[in-house]
Amino acid sequence: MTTTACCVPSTSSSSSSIFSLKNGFTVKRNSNSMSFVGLHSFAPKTRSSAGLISISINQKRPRNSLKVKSVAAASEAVSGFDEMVAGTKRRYYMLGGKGGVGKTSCAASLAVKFANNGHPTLVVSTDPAHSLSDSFAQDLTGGQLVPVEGPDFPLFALEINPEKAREEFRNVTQKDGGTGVKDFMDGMGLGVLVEQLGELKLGELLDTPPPGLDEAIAISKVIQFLESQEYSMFTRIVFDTAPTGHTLRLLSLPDFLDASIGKILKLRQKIASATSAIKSVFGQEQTQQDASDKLERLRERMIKVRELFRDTDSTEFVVVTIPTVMAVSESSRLSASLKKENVPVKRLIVNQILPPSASDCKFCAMKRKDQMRALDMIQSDSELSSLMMIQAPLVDVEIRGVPALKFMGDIVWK
Ligand SMILES: Nc1ncnc2c1ncn2[C@@H]1O[C@H](COP(=O)(O)OP(=O)(O)OP(=O)(O)O)[C@@H](O)[C@H]1O
Repeated sequence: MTTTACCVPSTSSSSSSIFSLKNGFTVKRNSNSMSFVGLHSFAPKTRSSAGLISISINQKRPRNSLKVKSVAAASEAVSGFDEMVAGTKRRYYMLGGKGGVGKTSCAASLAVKFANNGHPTLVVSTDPAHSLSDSFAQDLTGGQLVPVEGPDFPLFALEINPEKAREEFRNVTQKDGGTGVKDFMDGMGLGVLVEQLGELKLGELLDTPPPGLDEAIAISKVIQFLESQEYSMFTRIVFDTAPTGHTLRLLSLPDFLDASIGKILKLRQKIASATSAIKSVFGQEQTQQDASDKLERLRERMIKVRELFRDTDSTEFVVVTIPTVMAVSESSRLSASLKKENVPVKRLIVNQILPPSASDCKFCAMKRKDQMRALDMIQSDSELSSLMMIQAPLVDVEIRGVPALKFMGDIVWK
């Protein structure tokens, strides 16, 4: 494989064809390699006058080296995409990591690749600060399923809109002192919890959006994915998750709710037995039973979601990072937390790696040294060293639009 970048003139093949992409860059293809050619943002004077770079990926590379020894071997890693794409049973992929490392680009490119490989695919953003629309260069806002134009097979996107939901929550609490809250939470399948909190005179808890509401909304969507006909066609669901803290809360919420429901049920039983005589006089016995049944059902759903997050056959969390000490440290903590939660983690994407070069400018040489240090850190990190490492090169243009995502997908997901 040859990869050329910043300081090295681009190489080209004699028998090649050029494809123009949107966003002003082109892909050059020949029998052995594909080159991505773009306008270089900080090209030194030694380069061609147009400032073009080319990143070539040799497609004849054997697919067996999973761990990368050095930056020079950057693009030798493979992701095991064959295994990810195999079978029509639904699988969930969650991509997460520190802010700005390329989670959305990696998630969107994976979704495009799944769709182009015959999977009806849904890509969902649970990040309150969505960037799916920006990444696809299409308007995907609105909190609804939106078809993405471009891929061969159906690809839909969904930006879960917690800010809108939070706003609605505030409105309903202000308007009717609480009853609207139940309707609102009902919409998320969590109304029964509010009912119970109300009965237990914990109404003041409902005056402000509860912590973790964003995650509760995301969980309610996951329940819909599991149960609703609308989502049954999708065989791959890719999550572009929020930065680390949010995501960990999301993954631990079903446990938390399960435990809370358990406590509420116990408390209810105590109250119910103390007041059953009075209640039976007023004919409320049946209502009590209905509420308990509903709580039990909600609890079962939470257990289903919790199991889904931990099911190695259907779910995988892919950690995305960049080669800096700070990002690697956070990824290590994330990976440890995921393991503690028993969430399956197999792959680590190290994004934005400087492609190998025969001669570096001073800036690139320094940057490369830094990246080497971070890569070494991964190799010796007890949490990260066992993961399958996928290295993705830094390219010199923004990854925006389906053609660019397809290009990125072909680099990352091999
Ligand atoms: N390999 C890459 N080469 C060049 N640019 C990249 C690469 N990966 C991502 N980017 C760019 O980095 C920026 C941030 O990427 P992205 O939005 O995917 O990150 P993120 O982790 O989802 O961010 P956030 O945490 O803010 O949601 C975007 O402008 C994207 O085009």
